[in-house]
Amino acid sequence: MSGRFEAVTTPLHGLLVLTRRKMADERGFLSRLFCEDDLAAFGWQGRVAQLNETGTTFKGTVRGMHFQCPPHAEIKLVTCTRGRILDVAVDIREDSPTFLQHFAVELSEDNACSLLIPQGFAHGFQALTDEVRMIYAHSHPHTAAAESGLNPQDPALGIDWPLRVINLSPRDAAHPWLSPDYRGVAA
Ligand SMILES: Cc1cn([C@H]2C[C@H](O)[C@@H](COP(=O)(O)OP(=O)(O)O[C@H]3O[C@H](C)C(=O)[C@H](O)[C@H]3O)O2)c(=O)[nH]c1=O
Repeated sequence: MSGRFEAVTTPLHGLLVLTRRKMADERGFLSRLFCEDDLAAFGWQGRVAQLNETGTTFKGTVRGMHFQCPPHAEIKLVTCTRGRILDVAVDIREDSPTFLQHFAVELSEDNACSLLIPQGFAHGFQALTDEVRMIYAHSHPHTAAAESGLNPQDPALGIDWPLRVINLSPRDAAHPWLSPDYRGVAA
């Protein structure tokens, strides 16, 4: 272990908040956004299939709650490199003792934190500032046919978004609220 990441557990098994250590000098700093050896110790398995960037223009915008269905389920490492967000992961692992519970954490360009999200979670966030930038490492490639999601405003999830929710994509807004017999995904 390089000691470049500090992991803090959450109430949802396997979901971790990672803090990146900044190697500072008189020029500024360097920190690792991803390191295969380090993250393997925190549960990352296999390669980085994709590294994505998103930009979100206006605060209040919510993207989510996204996941890919098995066998295309993915581990995600989510990082905010500009602005501030509230990042949220929902446990949708069938038979999980914390099924449908969620964990929220503020990620920002300043706090050097990332959320390491195992397979079996739906992920979303709300921009708390304008002009947010995010970096996503995905363990599996984007597979449109395997994409699914939960409605971020579904009362069954009980997510208390700090700002009025705006700019949901048509797809995200169209996710139906969960039926009482929703069982989640095989983890
Ligand atoms: C993920 C992905 C998407 N796309 C295409 C599909 C759509 O035409 C367009 C936007 O996709 P989407 O609306 O799913 O993007 P976001 O809502 O920003 O999703 C992102 O934010 C939420 C919170 C997440 O958790 C997702 O993992 C992350 O991708 O990009 C691609 O071409 N490649 C990709 O890897």
